[in-house]
Amino acid sequence: MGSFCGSLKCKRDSSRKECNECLEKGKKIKVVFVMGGPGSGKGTQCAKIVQQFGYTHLSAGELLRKEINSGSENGTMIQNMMNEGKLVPSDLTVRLILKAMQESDNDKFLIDGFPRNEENLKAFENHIKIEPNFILFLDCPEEEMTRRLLSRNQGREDDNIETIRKRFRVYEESTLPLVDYFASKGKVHKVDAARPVEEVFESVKTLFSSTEEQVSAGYLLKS
Ligand SMILES: Nc1ncnc2c1ncn2[C@@H]1O[C@H](COP(=O)(O)OP(=O)(O)O)[C@@H](O)[C@H]1O
Ligand SMILES: Nc1ccn([C@H]2C[C@H](O)[C@@H](COP(=O)(O)OP(=O)(O)O)O2)c(=O)n1
Ligand SMILES: [Mg+2]
Repeated sequence: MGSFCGSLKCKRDSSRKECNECLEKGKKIKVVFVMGGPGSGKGTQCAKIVQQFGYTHLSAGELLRKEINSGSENGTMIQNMMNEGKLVPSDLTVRLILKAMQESDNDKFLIDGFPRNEENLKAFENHIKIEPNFILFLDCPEEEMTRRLLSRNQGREDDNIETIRKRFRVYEESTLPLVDYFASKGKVHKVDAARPVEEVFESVKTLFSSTEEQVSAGYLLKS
């Protein structure tokens, strides 16, 4: 990845980490990470947050599926990893997230299904000069998530019981420790996601209404 001076719209290549001109003119970007197990309702709640609070929703999984469908040279590798319930290399995922941020005119983003492991977080920190301080964590028991995934009906090849079990293991081993790490820094806003959609959203709405202005903002550093 080449370097990039600072603001979303400036594509000027620069060896400097920051470009004063752009930092002055550039927009400050807000990022909220939306974490939770497969089937916890991340996509569903993000769609509602978009309507109510005007964020742009970027689902890491959706961006990867689009990459498969675009016929990219990485498509087969991504598809194989997803079908095994594995996480794809972080640089690739972060590159797709950055591109989507740069293509958007918005200045606030929900990043759904990311970070999922420490490598994801490190790659994000390397390429974006924003330290998210607001993590929405949708907490849901495995049994309920399994029921939802098996009836999701979106034609996803990874929504079969064998792959679901693998995705849960990755979630437990790699993602939950990251939630604990963010929690130790006081950044996690946990919501009981086992309730009906509207009830979950009531809690989410309360959280966003009271803390949205506290969501930290920063600049994209590189692309
Ligand atoms: N609170 C909820 N109660 C029941 N079903 C839900 C709830 N939230 C989402 N769903 C359904 O569960 C499935 C998974 O939700 P989704 O938003 O895709 O989760 P995720 O993005 O976390 O995998 C979808 O079919 C969705 O309609
Ligand atoms: N940060 C991410 C996010 C998703 N992926 C891959 C691996 C995941 O099992 C799939 C599907 O992710 P997605 O967020 O769409 O799945 P759920 O909505 O949680 O059911 O994509 C990844 O490798 N890295
Ligand atoms: Mg999803």
